Amino acid sequence: MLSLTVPLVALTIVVSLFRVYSLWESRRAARKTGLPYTYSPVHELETWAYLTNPLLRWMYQDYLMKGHGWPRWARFMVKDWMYEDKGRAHEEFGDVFLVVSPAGMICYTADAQLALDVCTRRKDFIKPREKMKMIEPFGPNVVSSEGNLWRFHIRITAPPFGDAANRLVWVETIRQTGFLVSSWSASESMALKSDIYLLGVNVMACAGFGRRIDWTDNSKAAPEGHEMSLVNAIFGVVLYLPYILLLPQWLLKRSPWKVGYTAYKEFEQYMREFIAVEKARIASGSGYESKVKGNLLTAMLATSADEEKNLKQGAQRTSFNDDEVLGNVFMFFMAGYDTTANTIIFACVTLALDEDLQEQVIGEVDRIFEEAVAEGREELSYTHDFPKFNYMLAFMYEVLRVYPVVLPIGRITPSPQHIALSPKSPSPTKPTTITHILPPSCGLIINNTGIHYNPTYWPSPHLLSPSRWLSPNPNAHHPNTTNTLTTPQNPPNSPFTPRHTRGTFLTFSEGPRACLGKRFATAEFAAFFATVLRRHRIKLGDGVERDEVERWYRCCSAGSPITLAPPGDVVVSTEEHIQQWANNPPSTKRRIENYQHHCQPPNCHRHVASYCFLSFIGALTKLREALSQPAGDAEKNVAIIEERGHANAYGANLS
Ligand code: HEM
Repeated sequence: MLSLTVPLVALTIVVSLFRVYSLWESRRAARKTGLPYTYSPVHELETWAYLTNPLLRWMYQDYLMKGHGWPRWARFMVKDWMYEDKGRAHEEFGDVFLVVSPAGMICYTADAQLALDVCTRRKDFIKPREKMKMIEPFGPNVVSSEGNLWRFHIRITAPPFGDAANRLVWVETIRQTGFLVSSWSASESMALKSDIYLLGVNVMACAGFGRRIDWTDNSKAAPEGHEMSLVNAIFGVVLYLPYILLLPQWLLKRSPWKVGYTAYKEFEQYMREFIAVEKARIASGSGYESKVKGNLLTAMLATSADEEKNLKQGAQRTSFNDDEVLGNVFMFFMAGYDTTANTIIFACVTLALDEDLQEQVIGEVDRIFEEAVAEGREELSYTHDFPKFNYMLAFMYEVLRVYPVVLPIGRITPSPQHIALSPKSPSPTKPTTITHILPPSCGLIINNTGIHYNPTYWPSPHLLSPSRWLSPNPNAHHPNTTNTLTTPQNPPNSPFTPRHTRGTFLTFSEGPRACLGKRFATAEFAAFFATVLRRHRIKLGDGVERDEVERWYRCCSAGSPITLAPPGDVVVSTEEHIQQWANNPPSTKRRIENYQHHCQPPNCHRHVASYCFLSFIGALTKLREALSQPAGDAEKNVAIIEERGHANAYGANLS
């Protein structure tokens, strides 16, 4: 025993000394930049965070429900702490600041101009290679690659995202949502998350690789030559992705998560079969048309085949091999399924919580259906009807502002990089910008939540109000003033055009690495809600506490394994409605009163109980309390929240 203790103690001392030295070095580098900085013993991107992240999330679950974010000492040790923090760190340290830790330093920005700058300077701020390796279970892809490799990938992956793909998404979403609505109408209440995830997988299976899945038990049976059905393989990969990415295959196979390994292998086998079928179709000269026209896999193979045909002798290869096709199809799936499904879940909960807002969306759906029927169409079409959804997309953008499903956009500096910031208090005698230089290998995180909750960019940022997106200047629009639905800038049926200042809404990112699937996702969103709300209204299930749900969704998340995940499932139900687009839609003011009414502080015995529960980890809890914010800060928090005009929602029970 003693023989083991000595080397262990020695190792601990060496590691600790090394970390102290590294912290000192990082601090020196931070000082040189001239930016404000703070310390953290562990930062969210380092390996230790795999430990601190779940531990702190578990410890502070109930604390977070109070609505004042993470305790200061803990926040930077939590992966994607930004959602719960809602920009508080930036109020404290400034729009741009550094977090210094023994593992290096990270620059966080909630400054829209810098965020935009980072997104557009593709070569100056690159994706961190070691993190990108994590999203390559099937090899490099358009999301994970950089430089010339990215140029090679984007050339073949961008063309498939045309209108044929969006049309397919539209039609398949309507079909899948039809199944869902039937199943919802047949039951008293249903769990939202599982149904929406299944719908998302089914839509992606069709639009991603041309496989139509029905909501029948048959789809769960494994076909010959397979151990799992396609749906189960997909779900297995999604569910066990962290283990698939983190563990070597030989270990995964022998671990308690070996079903993840089987799913991974099965998914690969399915994809290789699909690729072989589609390639044979292309080679046979029967045209590039798959049975499911517009799917991304076939379109990508077709683009790749064209590249091969046009390749000049001696030139470098520009077409994909099977591994590259597989890597990208998988990535389309990952990039598209989770993001869109979570957006739909957040939107469903929002509608269930805000009846008036739901009436506005239903009103638009009714009107567009009426027009379609008058023109002889039974179903809405992508070409004719999707462009008419104005309020619907304003609603989607507002959901994405309040629940930014892609929380951070992370980059690293390959070499020293200058950043230019505008001074907070400009004066004619001072320069208009101040330049700072970030050292090489400095992490840079665009804090989307920080930007979206910054009152300089979004007045009353905590208020979820689609109307701001329909105003001529969304960044200056106060949701509690005028109803802008009928301003001349947004006549009904005109395509939705967001007019925000660039950089203030980066949920889809901007610049050369912006989302390829933006229109794909908006088409899925609109088709889903148009189908559900045509005849139904979404309600919270019986006995579900409205205040608790709102507080839960606004104050907590399940972290962001891939994208911001809702903190848990909510039971909802549907009720039929008759078409009732009143000429007099509810006013914005009424919606706000309604919102504030819903946000009364909940009673706090739940928190007392949870604090009692937490006390069983005795010493840990004491440490936590000692290091948490002092009481005075809670009062400050109330003041800040009140200043935001949001006391009812999260502030009132802090004292
Ligand atoms: C609400 C839905 C979605 C959101 C919020 C979203 C957001 C984003 C963001 C922020 C990025 C940039 C990430 C970065 O640079 O670090 C991105 C990239 C990307 N997205 Fe999306 N996305 C959504 C849906 C989709 C869908 C449906 C697909 C495909 C089916 C897709 C495919 C991609 C791809 C391929 C990239 C990589 C582009 C590149 O690096 O060149 N996304 N997305």
